[in-house]
Formats: sequence, C-alpha cells, structure tokens
Amino acid sequence: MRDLRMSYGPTEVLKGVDFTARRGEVLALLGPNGAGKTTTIEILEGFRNRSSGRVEVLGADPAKGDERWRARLGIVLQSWRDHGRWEVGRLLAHFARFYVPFSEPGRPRPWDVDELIREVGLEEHAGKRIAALSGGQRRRLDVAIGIVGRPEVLFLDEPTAGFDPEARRDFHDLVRRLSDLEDTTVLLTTHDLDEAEKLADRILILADGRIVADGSASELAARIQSRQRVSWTRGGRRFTEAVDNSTTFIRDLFERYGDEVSGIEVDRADLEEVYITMVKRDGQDASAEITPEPAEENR
Ligand SMILES: Nc1ncnc2c1ncn2[C@@H]1O[C@H](COP(=O)(O)OP(=O)(O)OP(=O)(O)O)[C@@H](O)[C@H]1O
Repeated sequence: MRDLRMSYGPTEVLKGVDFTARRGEVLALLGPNGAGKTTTIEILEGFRNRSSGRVEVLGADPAKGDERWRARLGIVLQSWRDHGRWEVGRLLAHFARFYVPFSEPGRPRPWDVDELIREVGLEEHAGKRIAALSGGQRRRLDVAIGIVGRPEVLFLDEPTAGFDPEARRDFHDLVRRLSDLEDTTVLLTTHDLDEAEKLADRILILADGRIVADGSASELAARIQSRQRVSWTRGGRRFTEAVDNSTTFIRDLFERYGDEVSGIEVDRADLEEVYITMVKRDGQDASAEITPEPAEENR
C-alpha cells in the first residue's frame, strides 16, 4: 500500500498510509478508535473504494479483484448478523462449496468441514443453530467461515473480542499454525496490546491518518527513549530506581552491597508505553517526550 488516502466527505481519515506485508507474516494493526483501521482493511478487501493511492493484494488491485482473487482471501469482519436459524455445520458446508472450483495443487480448497469445526473448538456445537451460540462461540464460527477457503491472505477485524482466555490462546495457536504451516499472511486489528505483542511478527500503529510505527514489539520498544526501571531487595526492603543503563547500575549495586542484594528485576518499555507515546506524539503535542517514571523506594 503506497500513499493510501481516504476521505469521508470533507474529512480525511487516511492521509498517506504506506506498508508492505511479506508472505506468511502476521501483522497487527493498532490505533485508537476512529483511526481508520477498519477503513484500511475494507479497502484491502475490496469492500470500499479509496480516494487515492496504490494498493495491491496478491498482485491485484482490490477495487478490481475478480472471484478467483477473492477466493484466495479470508475475511472476518468486526461483526455480522445473519443466518440465525442455520446450524453451524450446515452453514460452514454451505460456504465451503463456494471454494471447490478454486482448489489448487498444494492448497486444497475448501478445508474439510469436520476438521475445521474441531480446529476452532466448536465440535460440541456443530449441530446447534447459530442463534443459540454464545458471543465467543459465534466469534469462533466467524473465524471458521473466514478460513474455510484456506486463504493465502487473512484479514481479521478484532477477531478475539469476547473470547475467554482459553479461546484466545487457542485462537493465537491457530493463527500461528496458519502462518507457519500454510504460509498464510495475516493482518489483524486489535485493541489488546498483549495479543499484538504475543501474536504479531510486526506491529503497525495507525494514528492521525498515518502509520506512525512499524516493527516488532521489541524494535518499537527500543525506539522510544525510555529509562529502565530496576527493582531489588536489600535488608528486607524493596527498592526501585529509574536508570539510563541498567547493566552499569546493577554492577555498581553489587560492588557496593554484594550478596546483600537479591530479587533484581529490570522492566523495559512495554508495548503499552510505546503505543501511548506514539499515538500522543502524533497527536496535538508532536514534541511530547516520554517522562521517565520517578525513582521510588520502599515499594
Ligand atoms: N461510511 C462512513 N461514512 C462516514 N464516515 C465514516 C464511515 N466509516 C467510517 N467513518 C469514519 O472514519 C473514521 C475511521 O473509522 P474506522 O471504522 O475505519 O476506524 P477504526 O480505527 O476501525 O475504529 P475502531 O477502533 O473504533 O473500530 C471514523 O472517524 C469514522 O467515524
């Protein structure tokens, strides 16, 4: 995607978005409410026409993608309401049929429906009507519908909203398997920074109409100027200090106190800190520096 711009009426939501996804990569698109994440994904899916810029997905312009191109994509929207009376297994079998003509050597389409139902953890609910599913079960079905065609590129808009911790972990395992074993390229949006950090090879932060950060969680953390926080115990008391260089600090600590020091912990900038910094920096206060935590003792 190069210099993607999108306006709704007089309001420019995307002001020149650039990024490239490599095959098999898992990308998490983060950004505040209204930043334009869904708009970006809908343009990539070919569901929304852009105002300007160059966009290519699997070699085609999404605005002109044909059925064969569409069959290579998997899409999980933020929400959809449909087919309340259908049974889980029958609905999946129905969608699966669409992909039969698009099967390819090395990528048989569709996914076997029973296997897929097991894969997303719905085996006990296969005969249920969709209206009778819980929110999290419904979301698992959405994911199953999104991948039934064994997509090469998978778009997931807030896929784990409403998932319990176990469903979330199962979903993360599934996405990793799709990426590692099937070479599926995955672009997902989420507001869960922990999820982005665990799941994504690369994180993109969209703010004020542009990508303001692009890299792995640790690369992003290294980019912001942040002090590290060292905590330790000595003489039965807990100490915390914000320092520029934790290695030097800890060495000095041992030189002074030797074996009296125990329980050393070093906290680096986490993704939340990076996110808040990047989003703020791009907002009204472009000069905002992150303020190191003040030194604290006896915590
Ligand atoms: N069809 C539309 N017509 C007019 N404005 C729209 C339309 N769709 C979205 N917008 C506006 O564009 C902006 C971006 O919306 P979008 O849904 O892409 O954001 P988002 O980053 O996905 O937000 P969220 O995190 O809340 O899901 C918002 O200000 C929204 O109000």
